[in-house]
Amino acid sequence: MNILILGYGKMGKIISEIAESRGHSIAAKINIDNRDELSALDPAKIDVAIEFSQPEAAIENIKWAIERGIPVVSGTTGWLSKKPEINRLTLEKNGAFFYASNFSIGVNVFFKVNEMLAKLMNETSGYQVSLEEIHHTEKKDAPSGTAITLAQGIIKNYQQLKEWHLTGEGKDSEHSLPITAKRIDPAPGTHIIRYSSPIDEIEITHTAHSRQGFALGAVLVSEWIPGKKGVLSMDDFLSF
Ligand SMILES: NC(=O)c1ccc[n+]([C@@H]2O[C@H](COP(=O)([O-])OP(=O)(O)OC[C@H]3O[C@@H](n4cnc5c(N)ncnc54)[C@H](O)[C@@H]3O)[C@@H](O)[C@H]2O)c1
Ligand SMILES: O=C(O)C1=N[C@H](C(=O)O)CCC1
Repeated sequence: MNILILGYGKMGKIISEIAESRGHSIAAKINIDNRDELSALDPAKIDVAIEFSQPEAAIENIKWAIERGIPVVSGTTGWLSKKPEINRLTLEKNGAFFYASNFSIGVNVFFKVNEMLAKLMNETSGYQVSLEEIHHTEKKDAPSGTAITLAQGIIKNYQQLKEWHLTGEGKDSEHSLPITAKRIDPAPGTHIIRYSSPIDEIEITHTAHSRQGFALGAVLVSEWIPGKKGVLSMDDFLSF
């Protein structure tokens, strides 16, 4: 496949290496300072664009590709309030847009475990629920996209909670899930969910040891997406 890399930072670099090691070629590696190279590309020769840039750049990158008929696999976090606009554009252009807050297969297993645990804990009383995420200090958004997906999985299954808030932002209530975001180098991504009571504590943790899992997941989805149409997610890609 011929892959366009939109956002050649920490993730874009690892994705390019993995893609090349799997026999794919890279049409271009686009960053904030070489966007003019986009105008020289022939969209018909690009099979998929992989977009890992920055919250404020994602929408422009994704629109550029969807408008040219290129399927997009995006992992950029922190821009999701604008996703409905991209969903509409994808359907209008009969394109393909795939988004995941986390492409790691292990994290997607963890998402399911989180939902199952919330369902079980919903039948109990006396527990305080909290979520903690730890990432490197270059991360631009908080809480992480993964933490937001985990919070949504808890809120959907645990009746007492109706919303989430970032700790320190003054929204404390028994109906709001507190998320603590810590920034400590070189953490690639750790997520912890705790149910605490005076009697005991239940805790589940996912720890990424590197960015390899995120990058490999994005390449695997890119290999799967050609020929697919519509607004797609990990639920379409995974069989569990
Ligand atoms: N979904 C996942 O599995 C997953 C995993 C890791 C990171 N992420 C997310 O991916 C994004 C990138 O992470 P990173 O660690 O590679 O960040 P990074 O800061 O290392 O790289 C971002 C790159 O985007 C480039 N960029 C900025 N504006 C651009 C524009 N207009 N056009 C093209 N490129 C532009 C920058 O030059 C930079 O090189 C973040 O939002 C992060 O949260 C998602
Ligand atoms: O390094 C990052 O930035 C990460 N971003 C994603 C998120 O916000 O959940 C995935 C984990 C790493």
